[in-house]
Amino acid sequence: MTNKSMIEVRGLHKSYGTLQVLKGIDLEIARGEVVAVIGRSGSGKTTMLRCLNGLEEAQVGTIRLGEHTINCTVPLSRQQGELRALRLRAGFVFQNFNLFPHRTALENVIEGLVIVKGMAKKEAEARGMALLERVGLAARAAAYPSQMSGGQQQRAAIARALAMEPEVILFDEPTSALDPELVGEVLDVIRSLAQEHRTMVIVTHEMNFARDVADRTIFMDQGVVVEQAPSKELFAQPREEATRHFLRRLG
Ligand SMILES: Nc1ncnc2c1ncn2[C@@H]1O[C@H](COP(=O)(O)OP(=O)(O)OP(=O)(O)O)[C@@H](O)[C@H]1O
Repeated sequence: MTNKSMIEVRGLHKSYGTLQVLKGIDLEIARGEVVAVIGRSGSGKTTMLRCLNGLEEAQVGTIRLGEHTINCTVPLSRQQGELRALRLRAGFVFQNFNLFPHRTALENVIEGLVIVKGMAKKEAEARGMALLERVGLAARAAAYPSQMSGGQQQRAAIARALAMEPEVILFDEPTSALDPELVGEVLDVIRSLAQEHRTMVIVTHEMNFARDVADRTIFMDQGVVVEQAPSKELFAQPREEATRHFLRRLG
């Protein structure tokens, strides 16, 4: 184990019934690193990401985030302390935003601060407003999700994740549910977070974004990591035939 890795995954296996979805994933992510995960539909990218903060339960392997470790052979229900620690440190941005529909943008952003962190409402609102400003949504603080575009909802969801001051942010195909003209505004926010060297793992089908923004890109196929390299290198000169095949099909 290297000292500087923030996330370390070892031998992760997960099945849904007889379907083996993750077949021994090993992964290290350094503090401040931006990592893109690419691969064809069904290769296990989302499942792997969800395992990282305990949204899915794997059956074999270990997941360490900072000094907190989940042992996947033990049910998560028996590791509640570590699970809570993991979830507090790993923010998650969902494909479909997952905002509370009956709360405003600001209320969505501050929910965790008030409920989980016990912050006074006034202080939480001040921080929430600063974060909404950060993602270009200050003017939409009082809007409900149904009154916002998909791009605005996703930016509010990113502000909500940031509010908890996570050590790592996990993005699950953050632009897949958006109309094409709204993709850019969300990618711009993620790009600005990358420029601050926040630790981020981004499952994405946006290959140009992965190449240009991620320090490293991981190509997954059929539940294994086939290849990983600095992004520019992986896209310019993929070493594995499976990676070449995948990238050729897109081109
Ligand atoms: N809750 C579930 N129950 C049963 N099978 C599942 C479940 N979630 C995912 N799967 C299956 O696991 C496999 C991997 O799915 P996963 O969503 O991780 O892939 P992915 O690489 O993220 O794909 P995509 O790019 O389409 O999101 C697929 O065959 C999928 O059908």
